[in-house]
Amino acid sequence: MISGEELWRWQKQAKLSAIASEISPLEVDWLLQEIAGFDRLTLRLETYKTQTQLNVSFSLPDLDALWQQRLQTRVPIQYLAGRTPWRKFRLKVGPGVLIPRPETEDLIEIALKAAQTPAQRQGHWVDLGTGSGAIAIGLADAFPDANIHAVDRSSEALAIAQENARTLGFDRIQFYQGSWFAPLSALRGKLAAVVSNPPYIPSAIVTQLQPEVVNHEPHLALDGGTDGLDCIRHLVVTAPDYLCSNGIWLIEMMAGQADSVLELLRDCGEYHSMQVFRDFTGIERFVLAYRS
Ligand SMILES: C[S@@+](CC[C@H](N)C(=O)[O-])C[C@H]1O[C@@H](n2cnc3c(N)ncnc32)[C@H](O)[C@@H]1O
Repeated sequence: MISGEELWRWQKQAKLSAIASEISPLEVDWLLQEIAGFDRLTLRLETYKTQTQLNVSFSLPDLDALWQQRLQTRVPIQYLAGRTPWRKFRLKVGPGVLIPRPETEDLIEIALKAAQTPAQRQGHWVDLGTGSGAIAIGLADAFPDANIHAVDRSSEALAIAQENARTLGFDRIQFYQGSWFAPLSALRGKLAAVVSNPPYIPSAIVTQLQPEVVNHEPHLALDGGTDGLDCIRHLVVTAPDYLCSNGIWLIEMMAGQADSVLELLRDCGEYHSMQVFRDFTGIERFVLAYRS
C-alpha cells in the first residue's frame, strides 16, 4: 500500500533525477498518468497527496525500478508506459515496434486533402510498414467507407498493430505479414492509395541516433540503406502496378530527401502532380503524387 505522501516524495525525487539526466521532468508525470491512472489535473494540483492510502496496483519499488530503466538504460518513456498518444488515440507500443511520431500525424491530413473523389475516399487504401498500426488506424478513422489494408514485415509489430486496431474498434482493417506489396497480389491495379512511413534513415546515421532510438527501437523500422532511400526507391517503382489510375502515392521521408524522391518519381515516368509538404517544424517531410 502506498500513501499519497510517499508517492508525492517519490515524484519530486524522480523529477530531480530526470533533470540531472537531461530528461524532461514531465516524463515522470507521464509515467504516473499511465501507470497510476492519474489525470493531469490530479497531478498538477497534487490532490492525491493527502490520501492515506492510494488505490494503485504497483509498489513504490516497482515504480522506481521502472524509472531507473529510463535513467540508466534510456528506455523510451513510451515503452515504459506501454502507450503513446497519437492523434486522438492512445496506442499500445513496446520494444519491437516504432513509437509513432507526432509529425507522422500530418500524413492523415494530407491524405484527406489528396482524396478528391468518392472513388478515392471509398477505395482500397494500404499502409505499408504499419508498425503500431498508427497510420492504418488514422486512415480508417478519416475514411469510414474505405477498405483499409496494413502490411508489415515484423510479426512483433503486426501483433501490436492488430491489438491497437481491435481495442480502438477498427476491426475492418486487414493485416498482412510480408514485404511491402508482396502480400497484396489480389489488389494489383486496384489500390486507391498507398501511404507509407518507411525506414528512411541512412545506415551510417542510424548508429549515431540518440540512445533511446538506436538502443531500443527496431532497426528494421529505421534503416533505409546507404542513402536512406532503398525502401522509398522500391515503393516508387512497385506502386504503379498496384495503384489504379489517379491513385494516391503518399510517403514520409527525412529532411533533405525531397529532391531525390521527386527525381525518383519523375524518372519512373508513371506519376503526375507531385507535391512536397512540410511538417509542423517547417521541414520538407512528405511527398504526394498521383499515378498517371
Ligand atoms: C518508420 S517505421 C513506421 C511505422 C509506422 N507506420 C509509424 O509511422 O509509426 C517503418 C515500418 O516499416 C516496416 N518495414 C521495414 N521493412 C519492411 C518491408 N520490407 N516490408 C514491410 N514492412 C517493412 C518496419 O517493421 C516498421 O514497422
